[in-house]
Amino acid sequence: MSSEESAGASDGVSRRRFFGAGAAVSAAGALAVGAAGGAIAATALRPAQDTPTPVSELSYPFYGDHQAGISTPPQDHLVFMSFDMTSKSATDLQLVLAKWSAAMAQMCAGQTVGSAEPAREQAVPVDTGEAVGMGPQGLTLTLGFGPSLFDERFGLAKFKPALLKDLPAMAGESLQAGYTGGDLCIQACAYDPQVAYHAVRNLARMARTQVKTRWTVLGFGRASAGANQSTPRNLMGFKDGTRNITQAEDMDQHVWIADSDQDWMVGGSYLVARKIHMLIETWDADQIGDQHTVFGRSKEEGAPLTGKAEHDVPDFAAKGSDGATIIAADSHVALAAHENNGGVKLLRRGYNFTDGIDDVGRLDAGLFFLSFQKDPEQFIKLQSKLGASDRLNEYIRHVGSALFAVPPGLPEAGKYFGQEFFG
Ligand SMILES: C=CC1=C(C)c2cc3[nH]c(cc4nc(cc5[nH]c(cc1n2)c(C)c5CCC(=O)O)C(CCC(=O)O)=C4C)c(C)c3C=C
Ligand SMILES: [Fe+2]
Repeated sequence: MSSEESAGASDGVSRRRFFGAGAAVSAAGALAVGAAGGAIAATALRPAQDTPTPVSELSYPFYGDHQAGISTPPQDHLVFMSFDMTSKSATDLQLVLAKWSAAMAQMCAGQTVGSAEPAREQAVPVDTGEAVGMGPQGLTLTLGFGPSLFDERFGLAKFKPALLKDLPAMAGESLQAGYTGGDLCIQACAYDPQVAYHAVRNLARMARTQVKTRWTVLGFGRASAGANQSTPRNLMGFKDGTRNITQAEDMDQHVWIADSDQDWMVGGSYLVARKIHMLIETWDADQIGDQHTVFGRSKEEGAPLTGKAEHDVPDFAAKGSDGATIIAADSHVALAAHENNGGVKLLRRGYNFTDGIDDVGRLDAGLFFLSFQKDPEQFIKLQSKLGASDRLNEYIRHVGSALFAVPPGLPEAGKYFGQEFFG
């Protein structure tokens, strides 16, 4: 999909067609509007319809300039899985990537990967079957390569992009090895959690003699907004994603790689994954005034403290009668805003997560922060500042971390991710 198409949710023609077709813009319809807007964008010039497409029937093209699941509107559910190769054979890696590429295309089109019910009674089903009849559900599958994939095992060192290296240690981290790193990753997003889970499960299953799961996160309630989507809330109750990247120009400037020491990365991006645990009980006991100060925004409306409405532009210089800036300099948004970081932006595409309760009965939940950027330094610059002095740090701990090189989209059926590595 080209940048122009991916940003097409803001394309006047597509939107006029959609809204002109009588879509109900109601609270219940908001999901369908956001989702269908994205799907229209994804398929560029779908004919006008009398009724909105049900989310179960939405599908995003798998083949295109960029992988889907980056600039496409965030769906409601996520299954993220990081994998390690257990085989040290380059041929096995090639086989995994070829099999995955074909299967990813099939599942994103709402198809099974082989038969779920073979005719022969003695045959074992190829597809596990739990997504049969559910439709594509807007499934996107996005593949990434971790820095470790380019170590000595597969002879791929010469294909390693210079920017693909483990993120440096940063303040405020309590990283656990069990949520960190990986040779490969799959980000599966869909409007139905079972469809996303089915996809990752079947990819893992078909490569079970070559790869093993390293860690996984199940995400719900997207915590970021794409073009034409209402802003969702994170588990701290604040709108998250208000000032996210949505426009094609921003994607080109901040997300898509145009130049790289590795030709195979052109059209791709870098994915940062951070599992961020929230100290929810502590946050829930905090006064609303302090919660506002922590983020620099109001809770219900999500407006900057210098404005009234969610999308008012924050004024980081405005001062109150006490002479202090109204948005505290160490608030989350003041530290992260592009105005205060030399213009640096990144595309946030995170999800809320919960792992139940911890070993002392506290809620084990937080934000699975996912960001796409053309250079990992964009994330490092922001997180170094946030980790050092963000007021939010009292209530969060970064427990997992990984960086992946996300190759561009595949041009057509028959091609596979990483094909360039195998000459
Ligand atoms: C390094 C990048 C970032 C991390 C890590 C991060 C964690 C994190 N954020 C929230 C909640 C909110 N973040 C908001 C804005 C915001 N956050 C980042 C970056 C990181 N956040 C940026 C670049 C921005 C935009 C700043 C701006 O331009 O104003 C907001 C406000 C609403 C919004 O614009 O999205 C909230 C709320 C949590 C809870 C969290 C870790 C758990
Ligand atoms: Fe943030």
